[in-house]
Amino acid sequence: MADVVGFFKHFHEHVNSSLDDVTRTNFANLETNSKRVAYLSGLPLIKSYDLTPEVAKCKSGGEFPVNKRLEKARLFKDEGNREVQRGDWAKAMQLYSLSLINMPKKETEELAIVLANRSAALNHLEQHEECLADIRRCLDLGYPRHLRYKVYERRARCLLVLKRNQDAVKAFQNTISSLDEAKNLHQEKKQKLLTDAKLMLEVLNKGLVLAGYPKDPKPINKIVPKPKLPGKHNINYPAASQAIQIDHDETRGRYATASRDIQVGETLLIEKPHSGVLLAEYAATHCQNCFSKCAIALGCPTCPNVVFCSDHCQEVALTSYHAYECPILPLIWKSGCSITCHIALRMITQNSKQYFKEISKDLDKKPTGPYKTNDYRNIYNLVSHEDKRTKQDLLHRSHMAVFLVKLLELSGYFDTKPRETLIDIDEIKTMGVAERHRDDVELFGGLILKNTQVLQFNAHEVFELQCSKPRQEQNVIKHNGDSVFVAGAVFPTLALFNHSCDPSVVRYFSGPYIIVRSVKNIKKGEEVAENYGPIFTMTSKEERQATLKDQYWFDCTCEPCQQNWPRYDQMNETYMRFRCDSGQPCPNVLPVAHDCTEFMVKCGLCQQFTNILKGLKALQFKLSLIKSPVCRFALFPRLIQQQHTFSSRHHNRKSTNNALGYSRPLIMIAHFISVK
Ligand SMILES: C[S@@+](CC[C@H](N)C(=O)[O-])C[C@H]1O[C@@H](n2cnc3c(N)ncnc32)[C@H](O)[C@@H]1O
Repeated sequence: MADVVGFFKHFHEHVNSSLDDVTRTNFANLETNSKRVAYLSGLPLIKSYDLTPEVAKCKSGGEFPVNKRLEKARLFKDEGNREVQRGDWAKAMQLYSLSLINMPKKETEELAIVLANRSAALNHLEQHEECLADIRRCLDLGYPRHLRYKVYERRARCLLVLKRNQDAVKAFQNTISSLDEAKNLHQEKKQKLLTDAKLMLEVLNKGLVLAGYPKDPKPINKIVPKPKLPGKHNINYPAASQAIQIDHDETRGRYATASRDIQVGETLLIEKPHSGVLLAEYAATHCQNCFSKCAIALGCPTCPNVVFCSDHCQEVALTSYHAYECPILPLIWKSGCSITCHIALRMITQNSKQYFKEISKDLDKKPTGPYKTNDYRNIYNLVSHEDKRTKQDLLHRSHMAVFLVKLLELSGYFDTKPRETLIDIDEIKTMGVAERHRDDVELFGGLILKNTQVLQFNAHEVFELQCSKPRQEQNVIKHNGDSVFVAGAVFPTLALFNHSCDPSVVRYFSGPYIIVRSVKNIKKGEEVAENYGPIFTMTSKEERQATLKDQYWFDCTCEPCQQNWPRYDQMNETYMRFRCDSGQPCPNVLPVAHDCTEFMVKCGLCQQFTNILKGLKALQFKLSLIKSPVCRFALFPRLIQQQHTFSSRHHNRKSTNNALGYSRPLIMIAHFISVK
């Protein structure tokens, strides 16, 4: 969705320029998020704002409405068939997937035929489990009886490859019985298939008798397993290791510390997002639910806008957020709203209206018991700095909340009944919400407004490492990777970690899971800090402080900021640096040439002498750790420099910074780490 402006901007500017002073003052005097959105949503100015023509004339963000189209689906199917003739099974498989995604759900027979075609492509590509899955799907959809012998025979062959001989026997039996219904099949061909199947049955049955009917191996589960935290969990924060505890103080709020000595390379946290949203530009290639690239895409039965990587992801989405977002997704994309605003909405659509009604009375109380990732109350209680916000900021966010509430109404969420059809452009009408939904506007408008504030400080970017084929050069295999921002998400436990310009952890992703590991040895009681973007090796103290103040609203007092550590490009390999350790409180750093023979060095600032032997010993110890690649990573700033390159590359992306985009410019670096 890069460079999308969208129709929301126009709405926002229109409201901003039309509000009179009295209305602004009234708004400024409102004390809760619910009242802010309800007040704004009830203004005649909003109620009469006609969205339909705005959507109709908006050129950016793709089409609206976007329906499945039979002609398009047939074109893809025919192209797929042509690729089969050419023997390009991979291309055929992709084209059949596109056909399935675009095929209206009422065309069950044609859907079943394309699934059967795709199963043939998958069989040729030796994707046997996937081939079996498509065969199951096509039979469930009522694949024509006179053609069933084909898919039963294919199923039998796949099962043979997978050594599931008992299942293969059943499939060959089905092949034989379905040949009776193969009315259009040439008699000669029918006879051959029958003879082959009977022969296979005989061989298989003999083999099974001889082997004493061994159990078939279980189907191969290709779903990437959930990464596991080694060792014990923290009982109060189950996503974190027992090595982490969460402390609190007045100025810094909550922050993570080490409850024991932590070694470099330890896994400290594994967490699934509470909510996450894939960027629009990856909607056709990446799973809407887990963000991984879809090799064999499954679609949504109703819309052609999203894909899923597995039955599991499809089911999760269709039975929760996508049930409501399905008709409004193209509107979200066309509006130009940021990924953060979409997450603010997803935080609602992924749970039922009933759930929010039940928890709404206790939202301001911190929940007792373990801090759970899926508990909305934990998200609600993350830092939002509401008390420090300007009225203009709240007003701007409320405009967005008014729009998102309107989308919720259109989606059927307020009536707890997902729509069965997509939205027609004339149905959108004005930004006003029906009077009977007044309470819903108050509750959900308030929550969405809160969500956008929370996400400003607590959302992370999700990255995918894209690697080109490794190149081999003079006995060395070179791996090139590029870290690409694909989704935004909020990880409630990780959101409790504060920032340092010299972080003690890095993070990377496995599917939707974020994995956090230490990049230095951390002593018991020391803070375990992550990095919000600016890192001392690359960015000057002034710039770091300004960025953190501007985006996260705090003054950084980490060691590199307090001691003004040099940037990487300011470091010189011909001399070392030692802190002035003259016994006086002196902030100076002493440059010492690497061939210096003295060990008492005079400080240019306090004029006292420092014994550098202690520092040299510490350096020697650190160098001895270099055996481990993780330690190398931690010690050599050039690697950390790469970390910053990723961070800054994505930092100013339009898609996160357009309407209300305050996503956290975070990084994904630890792909470089390989711990033996
Ligand atoms: C993602 S939250 C971190 C957890 C937060 N401290 C809490 O209590 O939930 C980000 C916010 O924490 C605070 N913060 C983060 N790092 C900080 C630091 N190094 N010094 C002071 N405050 C910090 C700022 O208020 C910032 O907006």
